[in-house]
Amino acid sequence: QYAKITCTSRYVPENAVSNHQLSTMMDTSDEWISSRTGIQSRNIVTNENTSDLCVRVAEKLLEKSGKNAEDLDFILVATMTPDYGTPSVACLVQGRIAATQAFAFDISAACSGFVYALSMGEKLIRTGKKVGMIIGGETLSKALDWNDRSTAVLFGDGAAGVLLEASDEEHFLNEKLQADGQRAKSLTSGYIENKSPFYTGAPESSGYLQMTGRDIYDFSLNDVTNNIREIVEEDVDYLLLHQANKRIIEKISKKLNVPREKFLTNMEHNGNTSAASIPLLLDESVENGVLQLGSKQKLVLTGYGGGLTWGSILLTL
Ligand SMILES: O=C(O)C1CCN(c2ccc(-c3cc(CO)ccc3Cl)cn2)CC1
Repeated sequence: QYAKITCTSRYVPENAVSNHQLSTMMDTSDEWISSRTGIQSRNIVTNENTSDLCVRVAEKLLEKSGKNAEDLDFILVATMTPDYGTPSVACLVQGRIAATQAFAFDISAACSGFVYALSMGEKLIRTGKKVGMIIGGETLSKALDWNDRSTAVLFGDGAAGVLLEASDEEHFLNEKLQADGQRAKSLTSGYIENKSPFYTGAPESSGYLQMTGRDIYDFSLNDVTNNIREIVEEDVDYLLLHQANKRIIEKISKKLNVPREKFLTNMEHNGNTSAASIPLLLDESVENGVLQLGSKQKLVLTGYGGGLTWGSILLTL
């Protein structure tokens, strides 16, 4: 049996924060942010954690699909901002929706997390599982140094996901998942200090999200473009890349010589939501009719970011 995406949903916190609002909090401007990143606003939690956002997505997937929570065989959550080290966000979601038959775990692959998790979910279906949930969810706002204008203006909170079900039609056509731990320090977040009385080592990083923007930019232009080139086929309808930066997407479309209008974008109103960015874009595009489940539209989903990790999946809806 094959795997098929049968439902999509999303949830973002209602607190929308505009570039202008940020310009009253730190030394930045709407002009700088929107011209350099394409971001105009982002949603920031005021009293929710990552599990709360993911529970809303899970509840909407059940409601939209008519599935019962007990039907679920597994729940995978891709996140770099979990509520706890343990229990996983996936287990918190499993408990809140009472999906008592589902096993559940988180996947840590930063902005490639959703693509990694979708690939793993597809293998679970191909080896016999019937129904699973794949959710990307983040509350990056808790990982940011809100005095560092170079990162605080880039990221947003949100969650979105899909239902994956067994099908006799083949929808997952190709994939290539990659990593490079030798460039791990280019993007770090959430370092946990050891405070035991026996520990003599010095903390090697702050807990805040830190990135060497230039290195990540170059990585995205080079390694990621090569990865997509290996996966893309002539008649791809749309490419849904991790929504990190509008200029990067424009540069990748030029390097690939693939028309810019095939690259869907929504960073304008979400900011960079790491593992949530691709499923947010997928659900918004289904809701606005650009994409239709069951239409056989051919998509490439590409994540890239911390780890370093990157990866693409070629699939039909
Ligand atoms: O000066 C400028 O133009 C600045 C230069 C620095 N910028 C960056 C740099 C890197 C990223 C980024 C982040 C991730 C992690 O999700 C993945 C992929 C990318 Cl390309 C996003 N923005 C903002 C505009």
